[in-house]
Amino acid sequence: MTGRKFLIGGNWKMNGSKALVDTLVTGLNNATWNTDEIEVVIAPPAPYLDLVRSKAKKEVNVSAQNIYFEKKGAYTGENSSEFLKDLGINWTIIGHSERREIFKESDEVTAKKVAFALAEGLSVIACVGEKLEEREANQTTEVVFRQLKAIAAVLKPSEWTNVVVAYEPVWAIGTGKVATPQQAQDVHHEIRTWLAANVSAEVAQATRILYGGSVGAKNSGELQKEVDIDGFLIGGASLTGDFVTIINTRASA
Ligand SMILES: O=C(CO)COP(=O)(O)O
Repeated sequence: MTGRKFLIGGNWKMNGSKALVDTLVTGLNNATWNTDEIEVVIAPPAPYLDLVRSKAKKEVNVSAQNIYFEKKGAYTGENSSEFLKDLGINWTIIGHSERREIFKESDEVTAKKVAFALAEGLSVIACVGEKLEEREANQTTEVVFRQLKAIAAVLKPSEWTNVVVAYEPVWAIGTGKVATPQQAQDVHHEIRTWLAANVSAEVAQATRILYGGSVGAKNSGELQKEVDIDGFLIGGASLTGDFVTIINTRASA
């Protein structure tokens, strides 16, 4: 037993509709799991956050997919921690590879957002992960450590309590190419070792490290057996009945 509560996260990305909210939330509301052992967090698109929060039972945590590092003002198109708190939402994803790649968010901007979200009282799923060419050049840990270092540089050790790290190798996202349990475990172990050396042994032991990248009902059972895999961040499969199947697979493990 690791003592870390398994976290199953669903990142809907830019997908959804009122009808899909109804289907997915109804599915989750009808599912049951032991909240001492499993934490469920879903991240719908910002315009649906309020609807999801109002429909979902309290055992379902709701998360934003991103926020800005200012509370309000002339930042057209951005989302604020204040909006989230107003809606009763206390999680956000930060630094997803799609933010880093498509929207050119640097390690420093990502770190600033993580620190801001924590200061605002939100819990954060902070994403890290290497691209295919970086893995092929044996730079996986170098890249992941660089991303972690930027975050650790702006956090007090005590703030890690509200941080969950998601390791999402970019080559496995949306590609159907899932990392093998061993590949994922190896990087998760490296991340935990890095946290022990650079933050503290306590933080390394307590911090949950999620795997993300083509997780589905067919592979979650094998991945969850790995000792350093403390949950999943699920994209495509979180938009289907697979998400509840993954929760059930964990609940019956
Ligand atoms: O990016 C992801 C979750 O944040 C993973 O997406 P897929 O599960 O669709 O590969």
